[in-house]
Amino acid sequence: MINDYPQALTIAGTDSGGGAGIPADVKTMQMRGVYSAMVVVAVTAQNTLGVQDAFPMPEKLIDEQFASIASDLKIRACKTGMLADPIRVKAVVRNLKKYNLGPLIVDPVMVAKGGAKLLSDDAIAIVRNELLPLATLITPNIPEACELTGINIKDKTDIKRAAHELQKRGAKNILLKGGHAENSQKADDYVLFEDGNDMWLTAPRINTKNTHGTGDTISACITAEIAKGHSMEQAIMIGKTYVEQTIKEGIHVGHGHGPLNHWVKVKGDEIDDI
Ligand SMILES: Nc1ncnc2c1ncn2[C@@H]1O[C@H](COP(=O)(O)OP(=O)(O)O)[C@@H](O)[C@H]1O
Ligand SMILES: Cc1ncc(COP(=O)(O)OP(=O)(O)O)c(N)n1
Repeated sequence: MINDYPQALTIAGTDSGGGAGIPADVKTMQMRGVYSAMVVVAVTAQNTLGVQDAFPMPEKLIDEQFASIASDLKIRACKTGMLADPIRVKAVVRNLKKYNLGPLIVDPVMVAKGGAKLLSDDAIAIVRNELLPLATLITPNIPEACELTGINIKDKTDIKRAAHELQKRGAKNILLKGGHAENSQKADDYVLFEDGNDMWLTAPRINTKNTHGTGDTISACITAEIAKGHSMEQAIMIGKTYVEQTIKEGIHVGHGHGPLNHWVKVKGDEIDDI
């Protein structure tokens, strides 16, 4: 018997420690029942203690990876993660315009947990002006939303304002993640849909330092669920439940901010017939 799994694509950086970036995306998509392909934009030497080094891929090799994938696979949804610098962001934008790779989920990764920059300052405006308008969904954390909108986010009113500003700038749907609101007992995320409807995804804050790769995991899960044919709302809700479980049922790896447990199942998976 030959099985037919939906195919999705991650366009991002590697993490040698396996917790974030492309490894987190691939593990998440695999666990969500989706075949994953990848465009490697940058390679990082990284572990749970931080990023030790990073090297961007040559532009030509980025173009070639897109061409290889587009000429052979049938990608139903794609996501971006670490894009490094202006040359790489422009290369990714160019290729996203050239090929039909399905709905685009933009995780505007800027800074790793330990403080290392994964996107140079001079690339932020290019993400804002050229990548964001292509996004079916953008998934910034609070500091990323501040950078992209210029709004100094202090409370839930500011979060809503920033989400509306991102929509005005061209992203269709917004998931503004609240993981960085560290003085809160909650890990609440705000969602603004294309049609103007909105909702809060509420969750208790789990007391753990093992949250390496949370942003990658939720955006990869949403990408996988979209590739499977779920609606944006369903995909986001599954993404939130999945990331919460991966944090809650943690695993022991490394000596710093450990990775998530991508093996978890979420309620309803057994009856998911899409
Ligand atoms: N300690 C935590 N407990 C529960 N959920 C969390 C925790 N930290 C992050 N999350 C959730 O993980 C997802 C990723 O959020 P965030 O950490 O803000 O993104 P990023 O990894 O891009 O910085 C969000 O749904 C957020 O609410
Ligand atoms: C190669 C690479 N890509 C992305 C990240 C950031 O991942 P994120 O999910 O935001 O997790 P933390 O770095 O905040 O733990 C990364 N570190 N490396």
